[in-house]
Amino acid sequence: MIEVKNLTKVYNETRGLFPTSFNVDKGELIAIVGHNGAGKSTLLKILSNTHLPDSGSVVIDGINLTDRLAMVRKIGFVSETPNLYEFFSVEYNFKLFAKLFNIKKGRIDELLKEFDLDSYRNTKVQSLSKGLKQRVNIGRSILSDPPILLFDEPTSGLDFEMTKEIFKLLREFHTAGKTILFTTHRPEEIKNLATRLMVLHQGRIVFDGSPTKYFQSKLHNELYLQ
Ligand SMILES: Nc1ncnc2c1ncn2[C@@H]1O[C@H](COP(=O)(O)OP(=O)(O)OP(=O)(O)O)[C@@H](O)[C@H]1O
Repeated sequence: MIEVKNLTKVYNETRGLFPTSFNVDKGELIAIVGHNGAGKSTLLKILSNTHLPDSGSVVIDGINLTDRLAMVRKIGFVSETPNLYEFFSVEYNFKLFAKLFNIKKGRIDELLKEFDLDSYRNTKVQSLSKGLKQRVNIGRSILSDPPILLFDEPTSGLDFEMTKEIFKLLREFHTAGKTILFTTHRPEEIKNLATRLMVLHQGRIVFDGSPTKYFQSKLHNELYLQ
């Protein structure tokens, strides 16, 4: 479904993402793990068309990622900082994005219910808790029902309960057939969630396989426990 070939984005000659290649099949739920500065956000920003790579290509279902019009409905991106209008209500935020994608009103009501946000419909985003804001942010990203979802640190700064809630959502999207890539600092948390784990270290993929294999390897120990 996604073919990434020699993707490169280099900042100041030593940082960023160095030639990276991998394929993603439909329905995979991939956790991209790595320390601060490993290149996780850079990779997701390129995949979401937010940043352009220096070189390399991304092809999704035979279409090049640079075809923005074709891609806009294929990919939902949840950046680390919520991409919302804080002074507007939850519903109005959804309406603004729905207009962009020409989405019918019924879909907004459906999402408000699905995300337990109905009672916050008229609440301004700025007065919501971090966890609720993240739910709105995620709701916004799936308004157009894209088949591919990218989440950059979706549980960053959230407590245990909220983290569980976000992981539950990811699981539900996965069950519904979405292809998902998300980043995290904490591999232990996604042991039972991800179908595949990629470890980025200093801009390079140093592991790509099942979470079970990763935890059986020495890598986790070397990267996180020493
Ligand atoms: N716009 C930029 N200009 C210069 N350097 C950058 C820029 N964006 C990222 N970098 C550098 O590239 C490297 C990879 O950054 P990136 O944000 O992709 O890492 P990350 O794994 O997402 O880290 P974090 O977990 O802290 O978000 C880091 O060393 C970062 O400082």
